[in-house]
Amino acid sequence: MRFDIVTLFPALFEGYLGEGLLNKAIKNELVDIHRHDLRDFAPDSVHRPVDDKPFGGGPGMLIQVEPTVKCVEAVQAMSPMPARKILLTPGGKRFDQRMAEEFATDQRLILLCGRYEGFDQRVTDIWQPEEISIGDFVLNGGEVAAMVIIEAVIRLIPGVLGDQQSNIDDSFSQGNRLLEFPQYTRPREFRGHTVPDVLTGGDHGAIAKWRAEQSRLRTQARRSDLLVESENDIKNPNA
Ligand SMILES: COC(=O)COc1cccc(COC(=O)c2cn[nH]c2)c1
Repeated sequence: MRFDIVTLFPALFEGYLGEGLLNKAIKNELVDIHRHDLRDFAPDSVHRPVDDKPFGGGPGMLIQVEPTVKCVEAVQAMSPMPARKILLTPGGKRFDQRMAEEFATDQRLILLCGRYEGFDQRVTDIWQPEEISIGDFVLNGGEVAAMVIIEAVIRLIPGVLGDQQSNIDDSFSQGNRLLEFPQYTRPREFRGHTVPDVLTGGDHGAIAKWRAEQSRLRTQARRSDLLVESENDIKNPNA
């Protein structure tokens, strides 16, 4: 899978691309990540400005349409692979695990990262990206949001995670609408906190039952909204 990241701060991704899961996926050629500096497409190649004041007044600066459209079109042309075009923005459609599973089936994602007060509206009108949000908050730029999407997607690519089972049991994966049950490992007792006996008893039926109940209780306590959704799914499976 190929990712193209369009940003004013390509250096922000250096540490991220060099570490752990992503580095292994790149080394194993399961993932191919390219960074593109918007400033390389600035009309003035000396000072390379790509932002300007908003028409009609207002605070801050906007990223101009010309360098942005020229950049994303040049990036698109770098590979014949059809790409899903994504613009990270607080005002976008909320990203979730189902979207991650959908994106993981694409050959290529182009991620456009905003800064300042955002892009000139004509970037959206001309390039027509999907506008995606990772949550109801405002970051200084789309780069961190892009990393969130890259990480959530690449871990679903077969071969990236060592043990595929680990992501099947994850909360939210494969349509699962319940939070994950509590997990324990050695030692069996620490400062008076012991591992639940059922988990060390070897009765796999009892363990599965206990885990299902713990997931339900945890979901009820922390995310009762998910329980309503999952009950609706059961009542109206074709909804
Ligand atoms: C049309 O959209 C734009 O112009 C995007 O512009 C901006 C402006 C400032 C910051 C960002 C970064 O995205 C987020 O803050 C974000 C994404 N998800 N949740 C928060 C993007």
